[in-house]
Amino acid sequence: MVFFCGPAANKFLFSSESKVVATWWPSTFNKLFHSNSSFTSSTSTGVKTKSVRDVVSGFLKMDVLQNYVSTIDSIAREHIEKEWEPKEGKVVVVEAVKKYTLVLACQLLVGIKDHEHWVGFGERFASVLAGIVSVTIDFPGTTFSKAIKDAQFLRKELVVIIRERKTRLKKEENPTVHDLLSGILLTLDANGKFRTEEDTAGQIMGLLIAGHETASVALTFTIKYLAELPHVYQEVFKEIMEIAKAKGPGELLNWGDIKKMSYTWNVTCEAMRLAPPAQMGFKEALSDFTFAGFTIPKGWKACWSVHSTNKDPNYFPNPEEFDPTRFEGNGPAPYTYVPFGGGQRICLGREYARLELLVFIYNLVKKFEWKKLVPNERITFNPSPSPENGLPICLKPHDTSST
Ligand code: HEM
Repeated sequence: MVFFCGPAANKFLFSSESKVVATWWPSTFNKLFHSNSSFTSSTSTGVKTKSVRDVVSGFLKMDVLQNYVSTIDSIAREHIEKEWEPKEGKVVVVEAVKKYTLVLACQLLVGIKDHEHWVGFGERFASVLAGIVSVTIDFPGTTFSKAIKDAQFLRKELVVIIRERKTRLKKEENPTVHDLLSGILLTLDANGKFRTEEDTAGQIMGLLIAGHETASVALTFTIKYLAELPHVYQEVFKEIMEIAKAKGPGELLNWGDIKKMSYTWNVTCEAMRLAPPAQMGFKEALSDFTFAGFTIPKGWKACWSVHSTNKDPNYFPNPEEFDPTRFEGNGPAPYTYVPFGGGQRICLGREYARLELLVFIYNLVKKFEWKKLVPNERITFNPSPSPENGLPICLKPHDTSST
Protein backbone atom coordinates (compact mmCIF):
# COMPACT_ATOMS: atom_id res chain seq x y z
CA MET A 1 0.00 0.00 0.00
CA VAL A 2 1.29 3.50 -0.79
CA PHE A 3 0.44 7.02 0.36
CA PHE A 4 1.58 10.14 -1.41
CA CYS A 5 2.92 13.44 -0.19
CA GLY A 6 3.89 16.57 -2.06
CA PRO A 7 7.25 18.23 -2.50
CA ALA A 8 6.66 20.75 0.29
CA ALA A 9 6.37 18.06 2.94
CA ASN A 10 9.35 16.26 1.46
CA LYS A 11 11.51 19.30 1.67
CA PHE A 12 10.51 19.82 5.27
CA LEU A 13 11.29 16.26 6.19
CA PHE A 14 13.95 15.03 3.86
CA SER A 15 15.56 17.72 1.74
CA SER A 16 19.23 18.40 2.11
CA GLU A 17 18.37 21.81 3.56
CA SER A 18 16.40 20.44 6.49
CA LYS A 19 18.09 19.31 9.66
CA VAL A 20 17.51 15.63 9.23
CA VAL A 21 19.79 14.00 11.73
CA ALA A 22 20.87 10.78 10.24
CA THR A 23 19.29 9.90 6.92
CA TRP A 24 22.75 8.75 6.05
CA TRP A 25 21.97 7.69 2.54
CA PRO A 26 20.90 11.03 1.10
CA SER A 27 23.76 13.50 1.11
CA THR A 28 22.14 15.41 4.00
CA PHE A 29 25.14 14.67 6.19
CA ASN A 30 27.53 16.58 4.02
CA LYS A 31 25.61 19.80 4.51
CA LEU A 32 24.78 19.29 8.14
CA PHE A 33 28.00 17.90 9.47
CA HIS A 34 30.66 19.59 7.43
CA SER A 35 34.12 19.44 8.90
CA ASN A 36 37.47 20.97 8.09
CA SER A 37 39.49 17.99 9.14
CA SER A 38 40.27 15.69 6.27
CA PHE A 39 42.40 12.74 5.43
CA THR A 40 45.00 14.23 3.09
CA SER A 41 43.16 15.00 -0.13
CA SER A 42 44.50 13.07 -3.03
CA THR A 43 43.87 11.92 -6.54
CA SER A 44 46.88 9.71 -6.21
CA THR A 45 47.38 6.62 -8.29
CA GLY A 46 46.30 3.16 -7.24
CA VAL A 47 43.53 4.25 -4.85
CA LYS A 48 40.03 3.43 -6.07
CA THR A 49 37.17 5.89 -6.37
CA LYS A 50 34.03 4.34 -4.87
CA SER A 51 30.76 5.61 -3.47
CA VAL A 52 30.16 4.67 0.16
CA ARG A 53 27.18 2.67 -1.10
CA ASP A 54 29.48 0.58 -3.29
CA VAL A 55 31.88 -0.02 -0.41
CA VAL A 56 28.98 -1.04 1.84
CA SER A 57 27.36 -3.33 -0.72
CA GLY A 58 30.74 -4.94 -1.48
CA PHE A 59 31.30 -5.75 2.20
CA LEU A 60 27.75 -6.95 2.86
CA LYS A 61 27.65 -9.43 -0.05
CA MET A 62 26.97 -13.02 0.91
CA ASP A 63 30.25 -14.35 -0.49
CA VAL A 64 32.16 -11.93 1.79
CA LEU A 65 29.90 -12.41 4.82
CA GLN A 66 30.18 -16.20 4.65
CA ASN A 67 33.69 -15.80 6.07
CA TYR A 68 32.32 -14.14 9.19
CA VAL A 69 29.86 -16.84 10.32
CA SER A 70 32.21 -18.23 12.98
CA THR A 71 33.03 -14.72 14.26
CA ILE A 72 29.32 -13.96 14.57
CA ASP A 73 28.84 -17.28 16.35
CA SER A 74 31.55 -16.59 18.91
CA ILE A 75 30.13 -13.11 19.60
CA ALA A 76 26.62 -14.59 20.01
CA ARG A 77 27.89 -17.30 22.37
CA GLU A 78 29.81 -14.83 24.50
CA HIS A 79 26.79 -12.54 24.64
CA ILE A 80 24.42 -15.33 25.72
CA GLU A 81 26.89 -16.55 28.35
CA LYS A 82 27.18 -13.06 29.77
CA GLU A 83 23.72 -11.58 29.37
CA TRP A 84 21.31 -14.55 29.37
CA GLU A 85 22.77 -17.49 31.27
CA PRO A 86 23.36 -15.78 34.62
CA LYS A 87 19.79 -14.44 34.50
CA GLU A 88 17.98 -17.72 34.18
CA GLY A 89 15.10 -16.34 36.20
CA LYS A 90 14.31 -13.38 33.97
CA VAL A 91 15.64 -11.63 30.84
CA VAL A 92 14.20 -8.48 29.30
CA VAL A 93 14.50 -9.42 25.63
CA VAL A 94 14.48 -5.96 23.98
CA GLU A 95 17.32 -4.74 26.19
CA ALA A 96 19.39 -7.90 25.71
CA VAL A 97 19.05 -8.29 21.94
CA LYS A 98 19.86 -4.61 21.36
CA LYS A 99 23.17 -5.21 23.13
CA TYR A 100 23.91 -8.20 20.91
CA THR A 101 23.11 -6.46 17.62
CA LEU A 102 25.01 -3.31 18.64
CA VAL A 103 28.12 -5.23 19.76
CA LEU A 104 28.07 -7.25 16.54
CA ALA A 105 27.70 -4.19 14.30
CA CYS A 106 30.45 -2.33 16.19
CA GLN A 107 32.89 -5.23 15.88
CA LEU A 108 32.11 -6.48 12.39
CA LEU A 109 31.55 -3.18 10.61
CA VAL A 110 33.90 -0.86 12.50
CA GLY A 111 36.34 -3.18 14.27
CA ILE A 112 35.44 -1.76 17.72
CA LYS A 113 36.57 -4.15 20.46
CA ASP A 114 35.66 -2.01 23.47
CA HIS A 115 32.10 -3.33 23.51
CA GLU A 116 31.09 -2.13 26.97
CA HIS A 117 31.91 1.49 26.11
CA TRP A 118 29.66 1.34 23.02
CA VAL A 119 26.84 -0.63 24.61
CA GLY A 120 26.57 2.35 26.97
CA PHE A 121 25.54 4.48 23.96
CA GLY A 122 22.49 2.34 23.15
CA GLU A 123 20.07 5.06 24.30
CA ARG A 124 21.78 7.63 22.10
CA PHE A 125 21.47 5.44 19.01
CA ALA A 126 17.77 4.95 19.79
CA SER A 127 17.37 8.72 20.20
CA VAL A 128 18.91 9.42 16.77
CA LEU A 129 16.60 6.85 15.19
CA ALA A 130 13.60 8.50 16.86
CA GLY A 131 14.86 11.86 15.53
CA ILE A 132 14.82 10.65 11.94
CA VAL A 133 11.05 10.16 12.07
CA SER A 134 10.26 13.07 14.40
CA VAL A 135 8.79 16.49 13.61
CA THR A 136 11.82 18.55 12.61
CA ILE A 137 11.59 21.25 15.29
CA ASP A 138 14.96 21.97 16.84
CA PHE A 139 13.77 23.41 20.13
CA PRO A 140 15.07 22.36 23.58
CA GLY A 141 13.16 19.32 24.78
CA THR A 142 11.96 18.09 21.38
CA THR A 143 12.82 14.61 20.10
CA PHE A 144 14.54 16.20 17.14
CA SER A 145 16.70 18.52 19.25
CA LYS A 146 17.77 15.63 21.49
CA ALA A 147 18.56 13.54 18.41
CA ILE A 148 20.84 16.27 17.03
CA LYS A 149 22.79 16.39 20.30
CA ASP A 150 23.07 12.62 20.52
CA ALA A 151 24.14 12.40 16.86
CA GLN A 152 26.88 15.00 17.51
CA PHE A 153 28.06 13.02 20.53
CA LEU A 154 28.20 9.73 18.62
CA ARG A 155 30.02 11.26 15.67
CA LYS A 156 32.64 12.71 18.02
CA GLU A 157 33.21 9.28 19.54
CA LEU A 158 33.47 7.77 16.06
CA VAL A 159 35.97 10.40 14.94
CA VAL A 160 38.32 9.13 17.68
CA ILE A 161 38.04 5.59 16.25
CA ILE A 162 38.52 6.88 12.70
CA ARG A 163 41.68 8.80 13.66
CA GLU A 164 43.15 5.72 15.33
CA ARG A 165 42.38 3.63 12.27
CA LYS A 166 43.92 6.18 9.91
CA THR A 167 47.10 6.21 11.98
CA ARG A 168 47.21 2.41 11.81
CA LEU A 169 46.53 2.29 8.08
CA LYS A 170 49.22 4.88 7.38
CA LYS A 171 51.78 2.67 9.13
CA GLU A 172 50.89 -0.36 7.00
CA GLU A 173 52.92 -0.80 3.85
CA ASN A 174 49.99 -2.31 1.92
CA PRO A 175 46.91 -1.31 3.90
CA THR A 176 44.17 -3.92 3.65
CA VAL A 177 40.42 -3.74 4.08
CA HIS A 178 39.62 -5.49 7.39
CA ASP A 179 36.11 -4.15 7.76
CA LEU A 180 33.75 -1.52 6.41
CA LEU A 181 35.58 1.33 8.09
CA SER A 182 38.88 0.46 6.38
CA GLY A 183 36.96 0.09 3.11
CA ILE A 184 35.57 3.60 3.39
CA LEU A 185 38.91 5.11 4.47
CA LEU A 186 40.89 3.40 1.72
CA THR A 187 38.74 4.61 -1.18
CA LEU A 188 38.22 8.03 -2.73
CA ASP A 189 34.93 9.83 -3.22
CA ALA A 190 33.55 10.82 -6.65
CA ASN A 191 35.83 13.90 -6.66
CA GLY A 192 38.90 11.76 -6.17
CA LYS A 193 39.33 12.87 -2.55
CA PHE A 194 39.51 10.96 0.70
CA ARG A 195 36.39 11.48 2.77
CA THR A 196 36.56 13.76 5.79
CA GLU A 197 36.58 12.26 9.27
CA GLU A 198 33.27 13.95 10.06
CA ASP A 199 31.56 12.65 6.93
CA THR A 200 32.91 9.17 7.53
CA ALA A 201 31.68 9.34 11.15
CA GLY A 202 28.20 10.30 9.88
CA GLN A 203 28.13 7.41 7.42
CA ILE A 204 29.29 4.91 10.02
CA MET A 205 26.79 6.20 12.57
CA GLY A 206 23.99 5.69 10.04
CA LEU A 207 25.18 2.17 9.34
CA LEU A 208 25.37 1.28 13.01
CA ILE A 209 21.78 2.46 13.42
CA ALA A 210 20.55 0.65 10.29
CA GLY A 211 22.54 -2.39 11.34
CA HIS A 212 21.32 -2.88 14.88
CA GLU A 213 17.93 -1.31 15.61
CA THR A 214 16.00 -3.17 12.87
CA ALA A 215 17.64 -6.52 13.53
CA SER A 216 16.90 -6.28 17.24
CA VAL A 217 13.18 -5.81 16.47
CA ALA A 218 13.21 -8.89 14.21
CA LEU A 219 14.88 -10.92 16.96
CA THR A 220 12.51 -9.68 19.66
CA PHE A 221 9.44 -10.73 17.70
CA THR A 222 10.92 -14.08 16.69
CA ILE A 223 11.57 -14.81 20.37
CA LYS A 224 8.02 -13.64 21.20
CA TYR A 225 6.38 -15.93 18.65
CA LEU A 226 8.55 -18.86 19.67
CA ALA A 227 7.26 -18.41 23.23
CA GLU A 228 3.64 -18.20 22.07
CA LEU A 229 3.72 -21.09 19.59
CA PRO A 230 5.27 -24.23 21.13
CA HIS A 231 4.73 -26.31 17.95
CA VAL A 232 6.81 -23.78 15.97
CA TYR A 233 9.46 -23.78 18.69
CA GLN A 234 9.63 -27.59 18.52
CA GLU A 235 10.24 -27.54 14.74
CA VAL A 236 13.00 -24.95 15.14
CA PHE A 237 14.53 -26.96 18.00
CA LYS A 238 14.53 -30.10 15.82
CA GLU A 239 16.29 -28.33 12.95
CA ILE A 240 18.86 -26.76 15.25
CA MET A 241 19.65 -29.96 17.13
CA GLU A 242 20.30 -31.76 13.83
CA ILE A 243 23.08 -29.25 13.20
CA ALA A 244 24.31 -29.19 16.82
CA LYS A 245 24.61 -32.98 17.03
CA ALA A 246 26.97 -33.04 14.06
CA LYS A 247 29.39 -30.55 15.68
CA GLY A 248 32.37 -31.27 17.89
CA PRO A 249 32.67 -29.70 21.37
CA GLY A 250 33.10 -25.93 21.02
CA GLU A 251 33.07 -26.12 17.21
CA LEU A 252 31.70 -22.93 15.70
CA LEU A 253 29.00 -22.62 13.05
CA ASN A 254 29.95 -22.31 9.39
CA TRP A 255 28.20 -21.28 6.20
CA GLY A 256 27.06 -24.86 5.47
CA ASP A 257 25.20 -24.92 8.83
CA ILE A 258 23.42 -21.65 8.04
CA LYS A 259 22.14 -23.12 4.78
CA LYS A 260 20.49 -25.93 6.75
CA MET A 261 18.40 -23.54 8.84
CA SER A 262 15.63 -23.02 6.29
CA TYR A 263 12.67 -23.59 8.63
CA THR A 264 14.17 -21.26 11.24
CA TRP A 265 14.63 -18.59 8.59
CA ASN A 266 10.99 -19.00 7.48
CA VAL A 267 9.95 -18.44 11.11
CA THR A 268 12.00 -15.24 11.26
CA CYS A 269 10.54 -14.08 7.92
CA GLU A 270 7.03 -14.68 9.23
CA ALA A 271 7.85 -12.70 12.40
CA MET A 272 9.04 -9.81 10.18
CA ARG A 273 5.89 -10.07 8.05
CA LEU A 274 3.65 -9.65 11.09
CA ALA A 275 5.88 -7.13 12.89
CA PRO A 276 8.04 -5.38 10.29
CA PRO A 277 10.98 -3.56 11.94
CA ALA A 278 10.74 -0.68 9.39
CA GLN A 279 7.10 0.31 9.02
CA MET A 280 7.38 2.42 5.89
CA GLY A 281 9.65 4.21 3.45
CA PHE A 282 9.62 6.89 0.77
CA LYS A 283 10.28 6.62 -2.95
CA GLU A 284 10.44 9.63 -5.26
CA ALA A 285 8.56 9.59 -8.60
CA LEU A 286 11.13 10.05 -11.36
CA SER A 287 8.36 10.76 -13.88
CA ASP A 288 4.58 11.33 -13.80
CA PHE A 289 2.71 8.06 -13.30
CA THR A 290 -0.76 6.76 -12.50
CA PHE A 291 -1.44 4.31 -9.70
CA ALA A 292 -4.88 3.01 -8.66
CA GLY A 293 -6.52 5.91 -10.49
CA PHE A 294 -4.29 8.60 -8.89
CA THR A 295 -1.85 10.62 -10.97
CA ILE A 296 1.42 11.19 -9.18
CA PRO A 297 3.51 14.07 -10.51
CA LYS A 298 7.25 13.75 -10.99
CA GLY A 299 9.13 14.80 -7.85
CA TRP A 300 6.43 13.74 -5.40
CA LYS A 301 7.26 11.11 -2.87
CA ALA A 302 5.25 7.97 -2.34
CA CYS A 303 5.19 6.61 1.19
CA TRP A 304 4.95 2.83 1.04
CA SER A 305 3.61 0.89 3.96
CA VAL A 306 5.43 -2.34 4.80
CA HIS A 307 2.81 -3.23 7.37
CA SER A 308 -0.25 -3.26 5.08
CA THR A 309 1.62 -4.68 2.06
CA ASN A 310 2.75 -7.66 4.15
CA LYS A 311 -0.80 -8.31 5.29
CA ASP A 312 -2.58 -8.15 1.93
CA PRO A 313 -5.03 -11.10 2.06
CA ASN A 314 -4.75 -11.52 -1.72
CA TYR A 315 -1.20 -12.76 -1.20
CA PHE A 316 -1.28 -13.88 2.44
CA PRO A 317 -4.51 -15.77 3.19
CA ASN A 318 -5.49 -15.42 6.88
CA PRO A 319 -2.92 -12.65 7.12
CA GLU A 320 -2.97 -12.42 10.95
CA GLU A 321 -2.12 -16.10 11.32
CA PHE A 322 1.52 -17.05 12.01
CA ASP A 323 2.40 -19.54 9.28
CA PRO A 324 6.09 -20.05 8.35
CA THR A 325 5.11 -22.39 5.48
CA ARG A 326 4.17 -19.29 3.42
CA PHE A 327 7.89 -19.00 2.69
CA GLU A 328 8.39 -22.54 1.45
CA GLY A 329 9.11 -23.21 -2.23
CA ASN A 330 9.31 -19.96 -4.19
CA GLY A 331 7.79 -18.01 -1.28
CA PRO A 332 5.64 -14.88 -1.69
CA ALA A 333 5.28 -13.19 -5.09
CA PRO A 334 7.76 -10.35 -5.81
CA TYR A 335 6.99 -7.04 -4.02
CA THR A 336 4.30 -8.57 -1.80
CA TYR A 337 6.68 -9.20 1.13
CA VAL A 338 8.75 -6.08 1.77
CA PRO A 339 10.33 -5.85 5.25
CA PHE A 340 13.65 -5.15 3.51
CA GLY A 341 12.08 -2.84 0.91
CA GLY A 342 12.45 -3.69 -2.75
CA GLY A 343 13.87 -2.67 -6.10
CA GLN A 344 17.16 -0.86 -6.58
CA ARG A 345 17.36 0.42 -3.01
CA ILE A 346 16.47 -2.82 -1.27
CA CYS A 347 18.19 -3.15 2.13
CA LEU A 348 21.92 -3.74 1.67
CA GLY A 349 22.17 -5.43 5.04
CA ARG A 350 19.58 -8.17 4.52
CA GLU A 351 22.12 -11.01 4.21
CA TYR A 352 24.04 -9.71 7.22
CA ALA A 353 20.72 -9.57 9.11
CA ARG A 354 19.95 -13.16 8.11
CA LEU A 355 23.27 -14.35 9.52
CA GLU A 356 23.04 -12.42 12.77
CA LEU A 357 19.46 -13.55 13.40
CA LEU A 358 19.98 -17.23 12.55
CA VAL A 359 23.20 -17.55 14.53
CA PHE A 360 21.57 -15.97 17.57
CA ILE A 361 18.43 -18.10 17.42
CA TYR A 362 20.57 -21.22 16.97
CA ASN A 363 22.47 -20.48 20.18
CA LEU A 364 19.41 -19.48 22.19
CA VAL A 365 17.18 -22.39 21.16
CA LYS A 366 20.04 -24.86 21.60
CA LYS A 367 20.27 -23.89 25.27
CA PHE A 368 16.83 -22.75 26.40
CA GLU A 369 13.11 -22.76 26.12
CA TRP A 370 11.26 -19.77 27.57
CA LYS A 371 7.95 -18.37 28.76
CA LYS A 372 6.61 -14.84 28.50
CA LEU A 373 6.22 -13.16 31.88
CA VAL A 374 3.58 -10.66 30.69
CA PRO A 375 0.97 -12.70 28.80
CA ASN A 376 -0.84 -9.96 26.83
CA GLU A 377 1.90 -7.37 26.56
CA ARG A 378 0.84 -4.33 24.49
CA ILE A 379 2.89 -3.45 21.38
CA THR A 380 3.93 0.21 21.04
CA PHE A 381 5.48 1.95 18.01
CA ASN A 382 8.43 4.33 18.47
CA PRO A 383 8.98 4.24 15.48
CA SER A 384 9.48 0.44 15.31
CA PRO A 385 7.15 -2.00 17.04
CA SER A 386 8.20 -2.97 20.55
CA PRO A 387 6.55 -4.85 23.44
CA GLU A 388 5.61 -2.26 26.07
CA ASN A 389 7.56 -3.88 28.92
CA GLY A 390 10.49 -4.98 26.75
CA LEU A 391 9.27 -8.62 26.59
CA PRO A 392 10.39 -10.05 29.93
CA ILE A 393 10.78 -13.82 29.69
CA CYS A 394 11.65 -16.66 32.01
CA LEU A 395 14.34 -19.01 30.65
CA LYS A 396 14.47 -22.74 31.25
CA PRO A 397 17.69 -24.53 30.23
CA HIS A 398 17.30 -27.85 28.39
CA ASP A 399 18.13 -30.99 30.20
CA THR A 400 21.67 -31.41 28.76
CA SER A 401 21.67 -35.18 29.37
CA SER A 402 19.08 -35.53 26.57
CA THR A 403 20.78 -33.12 24.14
C1 HEM B 1 16.01 -7.21 10.06
C2 HEM B 1 16.85 -6.29 9.75
C3 HEM B 1 16.63 -5.19 8.75
C4 HEM B 1 15.49 -4.70 8.17
C5 HEM B 1 14.06 -5.17 8.40
C6 HEM B 1 15.88 -3.63 7.25
C7 HEM B 1 15.01 -2.88 6.49
C8 HEM B 1 15.40 -1.94 5.56
C9 HEM B 1 14.49 -1.21 4.71
C10 HEM B 1 12.98 -1.33 4.71
C11 HEM B 1 15.24 -0.40 3.91
C12 HEM B 1 14.72 0.56 2.83
C13 HEM B 1 14.69 -0.19 1.49
C14 HEM B 1 14.00 0.52 0.36
O1 HEM B 1 13.91 1.74 0.39
O2 HEM B 1 13.53 -0.17 -0.58
C15 HEM B 1 16.62 -0.60 4.27
C16 HEM B 1 17.69 0.04 3.68
C17 HEM B 1 19.00 -0.14 4.08
N1 HEM B 1 19.48 -0.98 5.04
FE1 HEM B 1 18.38 -2.29 6.11
N2 HEM B 1 17.25 -3.49 7.31
C18 HEM B 1 17.74 -4.42 8.20
C19 HEM B 1 19.06 -4.62 8.55
C20 HEM B 1 20.11 -3.92 8.04
C21 HEM B 1 21.49 -4.13 8.41
C22 HEM B 1 21.95 -5.18 9.40
C23 HEM B 1 22.23 -3.23 7.70
C24 HEM B 1 23.72 -3.00 7.70
C25 HEM B 1 24.60 -3.73 8.25
C26 HEM B 1 21.32 -2.48 6.86
C27 HEM B 1 21.71 -1.51 5.96
C28 HEM B 1 20.84 -0.86 5.12
C29 HEM B 1 21.27 0.12 4.13
C30 HEM B 1 22.70 0.54 3.89
C31 HEM B 1 20.12 0.57 3.47
C32 HEM B 1 20.04 1.62 2.37
C33 HEM B 1 20.06 0.94 0.99
C34 HEM B 1 20.03 1.94 -0.15
O3 HEM B 1 19.45 3.01 0.01
O4 HEM B 1 20.56 1.64 -1.20
N3 HEM B 1 20.05 -2.92 7.11
N4 HEM B 1 16.70 -1.55 5.28
